[in-house]
Amino acid sequence: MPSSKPKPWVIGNWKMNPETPMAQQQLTQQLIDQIIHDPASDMGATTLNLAVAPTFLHLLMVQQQLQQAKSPVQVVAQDVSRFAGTGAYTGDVSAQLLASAGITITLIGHSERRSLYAEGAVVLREKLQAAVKAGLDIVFCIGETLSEREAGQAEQVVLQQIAEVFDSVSLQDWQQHLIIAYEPVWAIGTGKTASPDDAESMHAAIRTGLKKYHPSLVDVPILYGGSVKPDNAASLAACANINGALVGGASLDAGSFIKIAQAFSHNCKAG
Ligand SMILES: O=C[C@H](O)COP(=O)(O)O
Repeated sequence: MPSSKPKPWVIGNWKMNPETPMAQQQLTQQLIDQIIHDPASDMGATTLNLAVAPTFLHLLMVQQQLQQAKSPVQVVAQDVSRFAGTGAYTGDVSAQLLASAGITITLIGHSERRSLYAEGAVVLREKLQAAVKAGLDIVFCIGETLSEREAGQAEQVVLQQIAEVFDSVSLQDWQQHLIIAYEPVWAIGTGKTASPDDAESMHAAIRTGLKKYHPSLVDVPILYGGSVKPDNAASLAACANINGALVGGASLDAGSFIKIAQAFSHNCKAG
């Protein structure tokens, strides 16, 4: 368990959704309205870090809308270039460009980047280095496939995914800028969720693995992702080693996303 209960994170990863700028604005407005109408939840203030990750195309539009409404919801990039600074890298967005636009957090290593774009350790190490160089916080995603789990290799795989990037950034960066998201690949977008017991056991193993690098890393937040929904959020939030959620599909419905956020927020207050 972490040495003290950290403020949980609930991050909605919108992936390549929704379809139009208007739909992005509507979803953002629904979030703003739901939070305003539920002041008791105190979300984003003292009990929860709440964030959404729109496409690069819509990041600044959504950020501006949230800021104008004085919403506590933060904006996260879904990915970042492996290349630092500026230059001839067609199609890329660097960590420095994100930082200069006021985006302070990025996902790295999401399983869809690993599987669809063949991102492995070499690229992920470069992305981590570029992100910390620009001062970004990072949600580093790890997780095993179904065949790896069925072969009894789940724990080994996720610990290896940390090991292969660990020394690409400093211990201080791990202490101050890294969040882990454990997302079993077989649970992403499938409706299958790791049971709270299975998720908790993997989170505990990841925490023990991090502690072996340095005792202070016991406090690195570890989020769970993979078919998190309003009806399973409370049982996941109740687990001692689960410090939040990375939510895909359910984050595209403001009501569902807020219910998930409330589950983590209430659990934090109860703790
Ligand atoms: O980044 C989010 C994860 O891929 C989970 O997606 P999901 O909630 O649709 O399973």
